[in-house]
Amino acid sequence: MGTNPNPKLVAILGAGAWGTALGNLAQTNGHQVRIWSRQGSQTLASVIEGADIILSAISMKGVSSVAEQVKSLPVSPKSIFVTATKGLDPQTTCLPSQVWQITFPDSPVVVLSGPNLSKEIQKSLPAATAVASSIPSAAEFVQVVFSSHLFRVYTNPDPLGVELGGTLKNVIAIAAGVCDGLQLGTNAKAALVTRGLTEMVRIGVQWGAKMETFYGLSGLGDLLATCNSALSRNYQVGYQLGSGKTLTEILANLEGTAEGINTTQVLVQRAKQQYISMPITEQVYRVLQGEITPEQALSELMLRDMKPEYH
Ligand SMILES: NC(=O)c1ccc[n+]([C@@H]2O[C@H](COP(=O)([O-])OP(=O)(O)OC[C@H]3O[C@@H](n4cnc5c(N)ncnc54)[C@H](O)[C@@H]3O)[C@@H](O)[C@H]2O)c1
Ligand SMILES: O=P(O)(O)OC[C@H](O)CO
Repeated sequence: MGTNPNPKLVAILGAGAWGTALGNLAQTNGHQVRIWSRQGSQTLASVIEGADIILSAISMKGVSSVAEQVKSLPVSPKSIFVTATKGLDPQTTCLPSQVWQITFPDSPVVVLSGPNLSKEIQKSLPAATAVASSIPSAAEFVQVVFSSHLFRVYTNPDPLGVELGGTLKNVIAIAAGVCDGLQLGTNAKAALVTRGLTEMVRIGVQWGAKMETFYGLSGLGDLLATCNSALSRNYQVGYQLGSGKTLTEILANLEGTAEGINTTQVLVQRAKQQYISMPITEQVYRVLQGEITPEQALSELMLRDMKPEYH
């Protein structure tokens, strides 16, 4: 642990790949880090007691129940909640930060999201991320705690856009994996990711996010990382689908969480309800459901009605 004249107490919820990496970043900066996981020996109460930051890196499926557990415990009035989960709640379509904010209406909630493949960060490779909150001083606090010469943290004034960027890109990362699994080449991948970004912007802006946020670290940045790296679990899922495996076979051997599978399902419903065209997302959904093959999805996308690029 480095020497820090102003050490903070950071409680990390979730001892998976991302929670562990974030804990290491804070600890390297000389902060006191306590990590809770449902399998661990430390109680949730003892981990969050007196924490300056309570950071959740729980998979989406566990966020609501963990937030409820935290609510039943004494939480320091100074605690800032940080969410690093990239997903959508299947029941409510809420984003993780909304789950935390609804559960703790009087506490600051900060979103942390960016092109952050945890295995690279664990190897001490350089990376950057964005932190965003409706309370700017809370985002600045988190920026200071996690920033280092290896981890550059930017503040951003659009928490909704930052969170949606990291969440929506998982669907496109699956599509990019399919594209590579089918060996469709670089032109096809570039077209897919660019049109995928258009879909993210389309639904994201309708959701209330700012368009420019999707061209920042948590949107375009995370697309570039996950659509081009075999370290991304979402990409891995797509790649194996494109190589002919079934989703059941893939999930039996997948290490960690691929949030894009659930996100695709929630997104397709929302897009339908709001009359938003999301052709790539829809084809990813149908492939994940086993309704069509990746080859059929490709042909559906290529044979859509002709249209102008910007519409
Ligand atoms: N790994 C990365 O590179 C990375 C980077 C940025 C963001 N994320 C996001 O962070 C989140 C976690 O990813 P990860 O890679 O650490 O996943 P992981 O599968 O390695 O870990 C998930 C953690 O959530 C916990 N969890 C799951 N369900 C739970 C429940 N019902 N109750 C309590 N705990 C529960 C697990 O025990 C585990 O500690 C995901 O939303 C992911 O999209 C991951
Ligand atoms: O492994 P993935 O696909 O969940 O991606 C991890 C992070 O979201 C990368 O920023």
